[in-house]
Amino acid sequence: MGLNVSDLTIARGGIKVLEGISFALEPGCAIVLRGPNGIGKTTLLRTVAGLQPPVSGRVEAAPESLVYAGHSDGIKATLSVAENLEFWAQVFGNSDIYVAIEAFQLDRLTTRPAGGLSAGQKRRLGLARLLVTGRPVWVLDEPTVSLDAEAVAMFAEAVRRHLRGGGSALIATHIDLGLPEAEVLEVGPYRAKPAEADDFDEAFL
Ligand SMILES: Nc1ncnc2c1ncn2[C@@H]1O[C@H](COP(=O)(O)OP(=O)(O)OP(=O)(O)O)[C@@H](O)[C@H]1O
Repeated sequence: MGLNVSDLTIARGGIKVLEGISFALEPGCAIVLRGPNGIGKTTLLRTVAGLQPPVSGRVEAAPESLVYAGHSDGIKATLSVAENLEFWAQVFGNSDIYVAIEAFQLDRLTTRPAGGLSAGQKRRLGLARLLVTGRPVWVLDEPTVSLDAEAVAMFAEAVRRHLRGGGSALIATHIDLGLPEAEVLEVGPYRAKPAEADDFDEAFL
């Protein structure tokens, strides 16, 4: 099982942003979410990841199958690159960090304190964490921020390998990731209608 989203309505700050959105993410597949700034992509991903409840509708996924990477890299500044990956590997019950180091070309940085990395290097480390989680469903919000073209290609290759291994990915991005196999889901048509005032008459009586 991948991820099933049915008739989902979501809100931010108490205001509905998207409504009636449904999609299925099958193992081995990727969906790229597209839509203008502020439409609700982050809110959708946070809801899918279980970080906030939906207004209505359902998100179904196997228990502990999702991993979410948001805008923050989530790295520990005082730990080295290798220690960061070892930490996350332990949290998720894995031990092999080599695949993650290799996929994001972190081998020459393993002993460096993560706090001293450049923005793009931090982002690569943040994304490398995905590989040590062993979780099949990646939920990623703007994963390529700060990445140069070479690192975007590294990321695309990591996603491709993940899909080949039966994983799946739901990704919000404004750029072309170079993943033509990904299905594109435009969220614009699901923009929530503004709430109708129901006390119009009362206000003028
Ligand atoms: N605390 C809040 N109260 C009310 N509205 C909010 C609050 N926080 C965010 N919003 C609004 O919720 C809407 C959805 O935001 P969200 O971050 O999900 O959009 P997005 O599609 O991810 O945007 P972007 O492409 O810029 O990252 C935006 O219009 C935003 O201004």
